[in-house]
Amino acid sequence: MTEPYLSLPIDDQAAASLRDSGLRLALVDTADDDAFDAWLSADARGFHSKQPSPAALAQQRELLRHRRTTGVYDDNIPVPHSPVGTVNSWPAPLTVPGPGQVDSWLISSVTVAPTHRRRGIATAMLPAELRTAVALGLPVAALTVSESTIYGRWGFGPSAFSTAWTIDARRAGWIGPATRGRLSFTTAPEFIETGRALLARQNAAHAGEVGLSEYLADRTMTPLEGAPDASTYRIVRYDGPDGDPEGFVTYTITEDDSDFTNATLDVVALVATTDAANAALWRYVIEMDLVSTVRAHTRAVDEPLPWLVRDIRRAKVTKVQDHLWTRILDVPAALEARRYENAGTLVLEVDDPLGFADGRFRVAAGSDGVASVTETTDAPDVSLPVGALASVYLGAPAAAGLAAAGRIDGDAVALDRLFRTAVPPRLSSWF
Ligand SMILES: CC(=O)SCCNC(=O)CCNC(=O)[C@H](O)C(C)(C)COP(=O)(O)OP(=O)(O)OC[C@H]1O[C@@H](n2cnc3c(N)ncnc32)[C@H](O)[C@@H]1OP(=O)(O)O
Repeated sequence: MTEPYLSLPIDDQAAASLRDSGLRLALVDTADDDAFDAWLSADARGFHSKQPSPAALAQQRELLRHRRTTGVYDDNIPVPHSPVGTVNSWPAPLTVPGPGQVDSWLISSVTVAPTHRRRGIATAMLPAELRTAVALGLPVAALTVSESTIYGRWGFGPSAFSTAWTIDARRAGWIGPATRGRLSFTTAPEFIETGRALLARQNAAHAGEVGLSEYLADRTMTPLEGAPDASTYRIVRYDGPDGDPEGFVTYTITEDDSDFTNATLDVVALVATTDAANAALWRYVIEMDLVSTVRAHTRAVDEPLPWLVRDIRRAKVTKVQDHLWTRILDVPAALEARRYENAGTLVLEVDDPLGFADGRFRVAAGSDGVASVTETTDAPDVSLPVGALASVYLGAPAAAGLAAAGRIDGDAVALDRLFRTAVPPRLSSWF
């Protein structure tokens, strides 16, 4: 049976506005190899990636078939079957404070051909995706972004930040806990099911993480067809003292031809369902012989690594960056899905120029952390645009900064007290 999100008709409003510009919006039949290959090639071109090989296209057709795949076509160009705009999307659980989960609409592969940019194609596609999410009853949309300047205009706000690290492995010095479980090499074919289960368990426990499709999960263990470092992936699993799998690290090592002791280890993914696994896997990569530098990315902003090494300055954060962007479409459903660490009541006036989340809402959180969210005509305590609501939604400490920037009015301290969580949200993958 076809999933409703795959069979839902194309958005009329976007189709009409594109038609006025001589363009055609269409769902791609992912069972039609030629049409899907043309879309996948246009997507790669849009991100300046190399043209996928036939083997890479075959793999992507298989792995991305589950996504709703949309193209914008210019029937007046010499190669009209190659889309000039691409986007795909699919439903997935987003972990919210509690932890709980809210069904979300994940959006990816937003590209417009350089030949057709700045003519309003993205302006037609993005609101269409939001209306599709609403039609499916999904209260939140989410994406990870190439540029942070693009999505605010459609009501998205940065909701979780990530960090990148460079560690001077020789001088950092391990002072974290001793490893009590067992480390061992594995391979993607033998570990993939266990790895997927570990990712699902890890991601369900942390606000900001999303449920990963097999395509996204498997990339943490095995590179996609055509990736240059396909033969260099190593996977080490960590099993706790009782033998249960608790995490894994996938990494590559680049040698320095002039100095055997100066290799660089890049962490592809470090997945841990327990603090012990996180510590053991960090220790493993930091203490690797012949490696002088360890690099890792998309880690949490509260990554405990600095507390696990003797010389805190040898574990450097090289980047802190907005990572997960969310878009709230249904305020009561989104806000009731999460839990609150402090009881309290606030009336929020939400401004949404696109009209999805506009309104005034009373958020009343009890001492059990459960909130009821209802429309009200009472005077607001806080007035804010929908993108700012997204920035506090998952618990990030954003309220004071948004108030300082004049982007929220009213009692920002009360907003912070109600929405902020002790553990900040995080997202450890790209989608
Ligand atoms: C979730 C993801 O997939 S993230 C990936 C996003 N895609 C990329 O980075 C690939 C390269 N870039 C592109 O393909 C295109 O430039 C897109 C998709 C970002 C924009 O597509 P376009 O059709 O050119 O955008 P459109 O013409 O609708 O412009 C909409 C508005 O966004 C602005 N805008 C578009 N791109 C950018 C940008 N990169 N940075 C800042 N503003 C931008 C436009 O100026 C316009 O502003 P206005 O409404 O104030 O006039």
